[in-house]
Amino acid sequence: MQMAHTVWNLALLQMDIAIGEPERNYAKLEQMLEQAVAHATKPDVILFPEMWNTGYALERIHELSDVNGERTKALLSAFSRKHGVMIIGGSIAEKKAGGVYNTMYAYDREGRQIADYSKIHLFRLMDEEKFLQSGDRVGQLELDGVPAGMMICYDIRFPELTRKLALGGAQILFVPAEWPNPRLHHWRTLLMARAIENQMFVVSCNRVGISGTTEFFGHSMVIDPWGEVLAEGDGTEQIIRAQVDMGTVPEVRSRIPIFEDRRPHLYE
Ligand SMILES: O=C(O)CCC(=O)C(=O)O
Repeated sequence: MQMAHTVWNLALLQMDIAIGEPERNYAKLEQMLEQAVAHATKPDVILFPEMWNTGYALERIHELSDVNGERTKALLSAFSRKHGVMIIGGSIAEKKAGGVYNTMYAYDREGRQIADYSKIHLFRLMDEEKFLQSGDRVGQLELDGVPAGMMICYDIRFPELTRKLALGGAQILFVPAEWPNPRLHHWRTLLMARAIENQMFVVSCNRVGISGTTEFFGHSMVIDPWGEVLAEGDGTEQIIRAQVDMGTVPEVRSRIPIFEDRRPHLYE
């Protein structure tokens, strides 16, 4: 007998972000969320980009960030409950007692927060480590009972992190980002490698637009466990949609059984 697989429709909100202007960014996000659920194919999971509330306004990040994520959490909880949709809420600048973190939250269809994750690898090229605190645990979660993982932007350069999530059972990885020019080749190659080597779906949402001299190219991607690109954005503000059939994961993993063939005692 054929087993029923979980099939999800995804919507990636590839938005422009106004640096240092949370009000504009919350308004933009709410408008794109409404647009995402108004479509004929209602999404099951919605993903946003990295640091969408403030952008990289690092010099003013203490004053601009969301205190304990309260404003963001209230918005995401109410929206996910109202529309019965799961949300992987990109990431925001979140102010806590220990400082400001680059944090993402996940919500189930009932509006419950089911996970959070703070970026663990801070990106020196953008001075993140001078202004932000790093998280101290990996981003594991379950969506509709399916094990999943989440990480943020620069984190994808650390294959050990994705492998840890995959060994923990993750079948799909969510990656919000603010990944700029001129490293489109790195972005696409690393995302595809993480999908192929871990035989999992990789779903990424990058921002578009220009902040100062930095240009963000979009190209949000949905990649299947065989490395096929199911959807990819261009450089404009848009919602990217794709359908994923989670049955592909066990199919690919049994075809080339890398998890059975590992010899960790030789390289761990
Ligand atoms: O690793 C890169 O090239 C980009 C990373 C980045 O922009 C970030 O983590 O914010």
